[in-house]
Amino acid sequence: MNQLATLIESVQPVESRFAVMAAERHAGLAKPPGSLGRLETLGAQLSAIARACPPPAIANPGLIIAAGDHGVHTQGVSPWPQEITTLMVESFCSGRASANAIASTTGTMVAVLDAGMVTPAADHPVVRRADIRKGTSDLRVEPAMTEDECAAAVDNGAALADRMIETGADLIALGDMGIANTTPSAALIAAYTGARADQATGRGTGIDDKTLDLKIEVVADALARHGASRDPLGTLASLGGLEHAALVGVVLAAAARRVPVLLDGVNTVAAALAAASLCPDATGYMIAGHQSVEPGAAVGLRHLGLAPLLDLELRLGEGTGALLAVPIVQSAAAVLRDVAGLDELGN
Ligand SMILES: O=C(O)c1ccc[n+]([C@@H]2O[C@H](COP(=O)([O-])O)[C@@H](O)[C@H]2O)c1
Ligand SMILES: Cc1cc2nc[nH]c2cc1C
Repeated sequence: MNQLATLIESVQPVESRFAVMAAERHAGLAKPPGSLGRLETLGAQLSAIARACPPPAIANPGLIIAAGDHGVHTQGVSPWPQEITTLMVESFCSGRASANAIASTTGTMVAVLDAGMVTPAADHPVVRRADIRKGTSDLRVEPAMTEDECAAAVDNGAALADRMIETGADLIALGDMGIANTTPSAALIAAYTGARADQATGRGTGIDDKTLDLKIEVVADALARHGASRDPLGTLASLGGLEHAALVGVVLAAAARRVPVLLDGVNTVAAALAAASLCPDATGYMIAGHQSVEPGAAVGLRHLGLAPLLDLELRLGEGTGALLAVPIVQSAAAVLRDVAGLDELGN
């Protein structure tokens, strides 16, 4: 718990004066002012994060995929068996998942955190195991985990992010894997934004109308059981998953080290809301990679004040939407670093 307080305290706000410098620099580059649109605002954000204009090049992006299982699976909210969580983690390790294929196009390093799967991950060089508990409890009827377990998962995510940044990562993309995790994500998004259960809940991997109605009821019951708590960690422990908690740690550790964080779909948005609720200054380090089809993602991004870079109608997770946005973030830094000034034309 103390470790979490220290981590939160170590996050400094981004410095907006460097964003102002970036806007001024953009205005003098060899292009009509404002013509690179949101790439310019993104470059300004990178400058504010790095406290440097131009910002450093982004040469070593990394992806952290946090995986976990969920007691609420017993409610029938997902059409898939829980074993898929562990099988997909094996696939990330063998380099054959969608996340690996997309990561390889930008040379993004991939690390996996078993934050708490029912069948733990086997030893592998890219895997870290948190060894806290094997999946959460059913959030419809009881707290998903204790606050101590939740804080331990946050610590594990932070430790993995620290290690990745120490090995040179200069951008951290978030990914998730967890059968049934769109249910805790919906509950977290509703709890942190004040949205209703039916506004935050979607079809996840693909459920029919009847199952969607059940899922909304499950989320509504979880919210009613939890009550209107304003305590960010208590909310995360009561309604979240171990992978959500681990991703909170990743966000906070990256922000503490002034490394930008690229969000993926609904599950990483739920984690980002928890991180922002624990530590409002962390929001300045977040970039929304894409707009997931899952309705809670839009609700959460709006609350965070983030506009997604891409909308490719993805709903996979694993970090795929964040990975696709990596070249855009790299380009935002490259433009500020490499484009000639208007005054240099002809020279
Ligand atoms: O990224 C998203 O927005 C997203 C939307 C729907 C599903 N998913 C992925 O699908 C799994 C959860 O879906 P479900 O239906 O089992 O709750 C989990 O592994 C997520 O990574 C991910
Ligand atoms: C096969 C499969 C792969 C996934 N990757 C992320 N969530 C997933 C869910 C399923 C079911």
